[in-house]
Parts: sequence; structure tokens; C-alpha cells
Amino acid sequence: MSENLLDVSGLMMRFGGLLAVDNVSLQVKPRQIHSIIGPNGAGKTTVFNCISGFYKPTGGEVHYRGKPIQGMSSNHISLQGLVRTFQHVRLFANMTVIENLLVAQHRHLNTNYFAGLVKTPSYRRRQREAMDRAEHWLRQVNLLEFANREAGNLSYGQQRRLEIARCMVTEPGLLMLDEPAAGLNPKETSELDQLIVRLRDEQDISVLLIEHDMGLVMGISDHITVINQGAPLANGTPEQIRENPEVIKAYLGES
Ligand SMILES: Nc1ncnc2c1ncn2[C@@H]1O[C@H](COP(=O)(O)OP(=O)(O)OP(=O)(O)O)[C@@H](O)[C@H]1O
Repeated sequence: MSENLLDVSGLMMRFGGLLAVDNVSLQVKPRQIHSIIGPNGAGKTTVFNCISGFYKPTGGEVHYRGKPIQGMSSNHISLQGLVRTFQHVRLFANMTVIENLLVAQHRHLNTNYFAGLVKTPSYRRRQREAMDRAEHWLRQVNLLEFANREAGNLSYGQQRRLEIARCMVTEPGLLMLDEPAAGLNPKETSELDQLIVRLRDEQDISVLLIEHDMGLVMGISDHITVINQGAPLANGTPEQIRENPEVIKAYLGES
């Protein structure tokens, strides 16, 4: 099997006359934090949407754990273990924090109507496990004390962490985070930074990250892919990217 967890090659996405993603390739290895950076409108979120099944790519291939996933529905892809967050928080605001984590696991519980109706021992065991996982992840993201609060009443930083917990209760292999630090204050950003590193180091998962906060990206990434106007511009370690004149010209030099 390929040593890459995720292998994207020659990805293309066209919207009418606009080529939003033009031949982008990237490989995410196990236990890596891999960031995608680039100026506004470079095509980063479109790459995410193509990988996670929200868009059907116009061309190219996406393999996850060696299996082709391009063209699959987003639901099917998330069941394979590839889950994501969005640029804007998408929680069930009127549900409690814990309910958000239980709902997220529902599709993975594989219960059937009869088992639920008579509450068979295996049904009850799965419910208990779902509750244990929810509690575990609330502790990990420092939200246990808010378990019964409505998600919409959490601070923005807490909602961001709840979204990550919501992904993690499904036990993914690859977590895709789209601008998780947007709108966070420096303290919240530093908590997020530590959380992402812990996910890699303690949970053995890989993280694919889109982020504009260069301090965060340079501080925690194992590998960075830079795209500009839809096309790949550079690939490398944070040190290589920081010193790449093309990148400085296209992106870092602007800030
Ligand atoms: N559904 C769509 N239909 C038409 N054009 C789109 C669509 N989605 C994205 N685009 C266009 O594709 C280009 C890339 O957009 P995308 O959101 O992927 O960039 P980005 O790098 O994520 O930007 P930002 O950093 O500002 O979030 C932009 O020109 C955008 O207007």
C-alpha cells in the first residue's frame, strides 16, 4: 500500500470560464500536519471541497488510504475516515454541546430500527460508547463543563473547538480544517495550535490545514503546499517555504 494517507494528483476544478484549481498535487503522510496556503482566492477551499466530496472535480485523482475517492459523495468520504470543518462554524446551535457530539456519531453507530426499539444489549453498549467518546473529547478540547449548554451560546473559540471534537468523535484518519484560527484571539489561537499538535502526536492522525495565520502555519506544519491563482507554486518544509523567493513574492511579501 502507498505510504501516503492522502494522495491528490493533477486535481482540476473549473467553474464555467474560471479554472479555480489547475493541476494541484499533494501528498499527506500519516501523522503529519500538512498546510495549504496561498493568497485570497487562490483556490484552497475549492481544493478542500474537491477532496471531501462537496465538489466533483473536473479532473485528477484523489486516493485515501490507497483507494480512489474522487467523485464519491461527501457522506461516503466522511465514513471512510476523512472529515472536515468549514470556514464558518456549522454546529447545531440549538442543541447542547453533548447532543452535537452524539448526533455526529449517529451515522457511525450502525443501529437498526428493531435494535433501537427494544434496546438490545448491543444497542445500549453502542450508545454508552458514543457517550464515553463524547465525554472524552469534551475533556480533550476543554469543554466538559459546558456539556449541557446550548452550542450557540458558546464563545466563538469554544465553538471552533467543539467542531474539532465533533470531527474527532467519528475517529477519523484525516482531519481537514478550513481556517480554524479565523476570528480567534491570540490566547484561543495558541490553544488551538496546541490542540492540533496533540491530535497528531497523541491520536496518530494527520491534519490538512488551510490557514492564513502564518505564525500558526509555520509553527506547527510538517509540510506546506502553496497555491497561487489555482496553480501549485511550491511544496516543502516551513523553512523551505519561508525562504522561497516565489512564495515571498506571491504571498508572504504581501503581508
Ligand atoms: N461554487 C463556485 N462557483 C464559482 N466560482 C467559485 C466557486 N467556489 C469558488 N469559486 C471561485 O474559485 C476561486 C477560488 O476560490 P476559493 O474559495 O477556493 O479560494 P481560497 O484560496 O479558499 O480563498 P480564501 O483564502 O479567500 O478563502 C475564486 O475565484 C472563487 O470566486
